[in-house]
Amino acid sequence: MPAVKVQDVSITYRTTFERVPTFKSAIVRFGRGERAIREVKAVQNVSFDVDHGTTIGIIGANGAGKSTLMRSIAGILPPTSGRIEVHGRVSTLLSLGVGFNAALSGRENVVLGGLAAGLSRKAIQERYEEIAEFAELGDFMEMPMRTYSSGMFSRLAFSVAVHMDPDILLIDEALSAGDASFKSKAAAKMNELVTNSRTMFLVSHAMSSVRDLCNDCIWLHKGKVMMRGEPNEVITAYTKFLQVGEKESVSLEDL
Ligand SMILES: Nc1ncnc2c1ncn2[C@@H]1O[C@H](COP(=O)(O)OP(=O)(O)OP(=O)(O)O)[C@@H](O)[C@H]1O
Repeated sequence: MPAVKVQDVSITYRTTFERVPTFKSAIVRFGRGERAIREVKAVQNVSFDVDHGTTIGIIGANGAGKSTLMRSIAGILPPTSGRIEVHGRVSTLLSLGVGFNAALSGRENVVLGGLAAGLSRKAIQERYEEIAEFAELGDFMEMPMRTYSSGMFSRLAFSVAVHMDPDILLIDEALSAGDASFKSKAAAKMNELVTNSRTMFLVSHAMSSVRDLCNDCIWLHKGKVMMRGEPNEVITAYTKFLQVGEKESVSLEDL
């Protein structure tokens, strides 16, 4: 049985907005229900299976639908059509600090995050020191998270996500968070998880991370799967498609 099975999934965002957002037109339109609707087909008829123990990179240009797909696999956003099966406990580190309450302290958020991930209070207490130590936030663990820098925020988010003992870990741009020393620590932790044959999804614009960590890769383009396969091959096709060319002096860190 695969860890994740995505079957013909489409996800459409519907956003309503005022076409002419002036005060007068808002008054004139009021009650007439004249609002414009914009539909974005973020993911279109996507199907794939991911086996347990796979580390799969999800790559693609801005707006390709990577985060949207991850949100659906995480169960945060239901697909508009199609079906997603997830076999195992999922832990997510999607965009920075999703699920954290900025008014609460780091410590309180760790406890809430753990409960939300389905851990018992006892299990959370046992893990707390490890999480706090990994994040290296010291006394800040007792401070409200709104006082954190974005790097501090993401260090705690990463630490919580990787210490929840997930079967399936979804990571969105985690490696770009935090400073250089935390980045290398995060990479080492991810290597450890890979070695322990956890299933991992890594959404990244850092091609070197995908090469180093992943043994499988999906390239999304405008909501569709362009290619699936061995990371080196998919990255080569993707970079070629972008007309960047790997030999040129463009950093592969920012595609
Ligand atoms: N909450 C939302 N409401 C409406 N449209 C959205 C929403 N979130 C994303 N979109 C649209 O869906 C499409 C896919 O966005 P998504 O964030 O999944 O792309 P991405 O591949 O993760 O991009 P990036 O590399 O920039 O993070 C984009 O066109 C975006 O404008």
